[in-house]
Amino acid sequence: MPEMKIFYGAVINPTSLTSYSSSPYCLIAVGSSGDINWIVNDVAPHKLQDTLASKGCVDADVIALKDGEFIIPGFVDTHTHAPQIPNLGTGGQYQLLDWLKYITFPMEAKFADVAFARKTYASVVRRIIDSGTTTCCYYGTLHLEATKVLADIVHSLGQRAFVGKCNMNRECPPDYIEPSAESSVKDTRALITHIKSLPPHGHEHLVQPVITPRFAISCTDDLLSSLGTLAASDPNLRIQTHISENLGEINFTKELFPKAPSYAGVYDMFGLLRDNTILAHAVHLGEDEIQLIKTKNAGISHCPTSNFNLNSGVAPVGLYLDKGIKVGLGTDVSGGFNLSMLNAIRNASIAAKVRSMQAPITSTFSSSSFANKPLPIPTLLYLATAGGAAVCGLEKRIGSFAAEKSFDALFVNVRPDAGNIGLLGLTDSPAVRGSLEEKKKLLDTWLERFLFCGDDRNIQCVYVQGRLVGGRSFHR
Ligand SMILES: Nc1nc2[nH]cnc2c(=O)[nH]1
Ligand SMILES: [Zn+2]
Repeated sequence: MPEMKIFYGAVINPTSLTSYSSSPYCLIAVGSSGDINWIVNDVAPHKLQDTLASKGCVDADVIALKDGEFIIPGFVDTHTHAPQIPNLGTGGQYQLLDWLKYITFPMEAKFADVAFARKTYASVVRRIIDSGTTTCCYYGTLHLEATKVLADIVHSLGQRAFVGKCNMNRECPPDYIEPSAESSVKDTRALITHIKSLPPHGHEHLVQPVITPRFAISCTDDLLSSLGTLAASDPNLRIQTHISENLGEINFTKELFPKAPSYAGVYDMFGLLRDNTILAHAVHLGEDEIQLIKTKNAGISHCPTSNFNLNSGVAPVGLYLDKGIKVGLGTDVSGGFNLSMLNAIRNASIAAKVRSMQAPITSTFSSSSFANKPLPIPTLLYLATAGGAAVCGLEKRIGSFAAEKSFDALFVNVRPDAGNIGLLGLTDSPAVRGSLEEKKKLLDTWLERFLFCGDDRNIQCVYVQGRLVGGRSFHR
């Protein structure tokens, strides 16, 4: 088996919304396709050769992780805007509609210049990969050429992604608006053709197109209707959009679509609400909308950093989880001021605590599993990985480790040599030499501290489909 890679070390693997498995001694074999061939947990060092022999891998080269390192599935960012990275950290004084007008649209308009797009997107995608995002749902701008460039760069850097060109033919500035529904759909079709023509990485098309009506406000009925027709022609095409983020936005949407029963109802009316629709924000949904989203099995991208930063509100994510709605996390740059999913995880934790603090005392003791309660660590990890995978319709391929899934993974280093002061001293624990149970407990601590105090310095390797594509040890 020439091109098989066998990794041996500590692995944390999400198993459900409330649990992960952890093994200090895990063996993972990854085939030349980048898919996982087999996994064996808890292979103590003295059992290593026997276990390899039982798998027909006598004398195989094993890549052993060092002490203070562990593997987790790569992060899935279910919602971000690549052209907004140059604005990171600005505009927090505005709420959504003014923020779009004064901060966001002027920046996005610059991507009419393809050379500017090429230079910007190359560094944007590199930074996002190195921050540990192995799968990313990207919004480009309205420009066809610039968005093709974004898809080309994602493809050449080896990230898994959905790339969409924004559809927006009304309520936008004169220099940043599409001239008609027809041209918007024509360019969308051209982008889809372009992305589908990119060569696969082995047996896998890592980059896929996604239909991207920016939000209901920016699309005429004609445009939404044509996008619905386009979506109907290919049930596999993902759809991404914004929903119910801000009260001013919701009121304006109702004015523009007086016949629709609700904001979610607008998308539904045009055939855009289905099981592979990714709805960003969902801060202020009504009960009927929550029911509609559940019935359609659409997914929600929870973007807590952005919801705080643009003063939008705190989404009731626990309620959605209780209802069985699919939820993932999104950075929503630059509504969110940080491109790392670690930051989205931290703010998802804080957002859940804010809701629990504001909830009536009685509801804190209710029988709900998640609503009005803080989110436990396994839940946060799940949302950032397997939850996001389900929102993207990729749950069979990524989000956790299992035979036949792709090896999309992060090698995390929590040793002091990572240079991250927040994690210093972790490996000094006597538990390093303790029992299996003690080692598992130490792994829990490593994970929690990485999620809350870690950064790019701790991300040693980023693998997508079995290929090393980023991280500190990646030579570029
Ligand atoms: N956060 C956010 N919300 C939006 N709604 C429409 N466009 C956007 C955007 O770019 N960011
Ligand atoms: Zn957004």
